[in-house]
Amino acid sequence: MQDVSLTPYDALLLYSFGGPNKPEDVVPFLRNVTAGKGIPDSRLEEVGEHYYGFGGKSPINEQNLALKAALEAELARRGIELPVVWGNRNWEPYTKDAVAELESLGAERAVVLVTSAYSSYSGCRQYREDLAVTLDGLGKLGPEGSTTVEFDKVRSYFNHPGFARANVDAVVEGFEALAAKGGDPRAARVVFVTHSIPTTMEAASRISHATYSEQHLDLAGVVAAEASQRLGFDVPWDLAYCSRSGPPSQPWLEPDVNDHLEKLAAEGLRDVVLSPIGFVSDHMEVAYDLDTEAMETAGRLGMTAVRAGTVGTRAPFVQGLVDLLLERAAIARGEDVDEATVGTLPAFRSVCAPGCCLRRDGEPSGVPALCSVDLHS
Ligand SMILES: CC1=C(CCC(=O)O)c2cc3nc(cc4[nH]c(cc5[nH]c(cc1n2)c(C)c5CCC(=O)O)c(CCC(=O)O)c4C)C(CCC(=O)O)=C3C
Ligand SMILES: [Fe+2]
Repeated sequence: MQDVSLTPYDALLLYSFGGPNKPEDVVPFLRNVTAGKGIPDSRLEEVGEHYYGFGGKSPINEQNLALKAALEAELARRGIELPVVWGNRNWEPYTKDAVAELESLGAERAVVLVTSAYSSYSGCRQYREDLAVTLDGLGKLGPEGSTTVEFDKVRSYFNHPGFARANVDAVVEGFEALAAKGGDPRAARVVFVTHSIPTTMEAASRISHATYSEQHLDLAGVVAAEASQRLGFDVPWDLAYCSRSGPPSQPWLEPDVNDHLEKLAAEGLRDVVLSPIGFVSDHMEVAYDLDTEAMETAGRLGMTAVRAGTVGTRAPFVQGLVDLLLERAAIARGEDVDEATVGTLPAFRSVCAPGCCLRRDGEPSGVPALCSVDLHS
């Protein structure tokens, strides 16, 4: 049998965003997400309605449980024994619950997999801060960042072949679905979609190897090229954004997907495949912002539109995640590893650089963050 050791790790923390399970959860969940973020009340009421429209329940928790089960199955298939613990930044089971579970398992060093593929404050540093702040609150964070349970993070995986391959499969299936709906695949355009972020957060994400939007553009190019090859014709594409929040005075990344569909329709485009490459599962931002709102926009514009799947629990994605765990373990053991990537960008750091992914350039967060060269930057 080949070496499939995950030494030095004795547990995996699957670390996600969290979401409400019932109507009573919605307001406290939104308070958790937006504490100190300056999001206007009107936006919170609007987003609350999205959740109430789905019975007060986000699909995200079940999707994370499905991903956890898929990871456990893939680990077992490879003969790797590693307990998987699930925790969230914004809802139960919270980070502190996950830490308690890790301790009850006797874990000393956990490898962390976050459910965000791209590097930015929201997708990377905020998780690392939440871990440090939670441990600090429990009196378990030493001055140099030493902790009772140690945590190492898997690199941002947007440019890992498994994530790319699962997205290519989803886009190709999207074209098949478009044809089945009476659309014309050869006249269609792919609109890749991701979560918008404030332009200040985009600028601060530059300290990794490329900004948040550049990471998406690089992967989108790869996915479109591979999908073109599989389909046998050239697939034109763009990148658009959804789920803008914050006050109107604050600039966020654009174009918004709805505005972009308007523009494409005005140019005569009739067929579109929406591919949410910014998200790993069909959670609320996909279910509402794309499946409800953007699909309504496309319908009003007379377009034939389909929404391609997210990577979810697709085999290439889940297998890729386990490959990434093996890679991270080899790095922790000090071995030379071949960090697989697609596109033009390098493998991102698994130990973040000082100042990596702050909310704003030149504005130290004042909050400690784990999984980086230094605790404070
Ligand atoms: C980059 C990014 C991702 C993608 C990467 C990833 O997937 O992690 C993501 C994912 C998600 N965002 C989610 C939900 C929300 N995000 C909000 C607010 C914000 N998101 C931001 C960024 C991101 N968010 C930012 C910069 C804000 C402004 C506040 C701040 O500076 O932090 C708000 C507040 C209300 C509002 O929408 O304004 C909510 C409710 C859910 C859960 C969905 C569910 O329940 O199924 C998920 C997976
Ligand atoms: Fe968000």
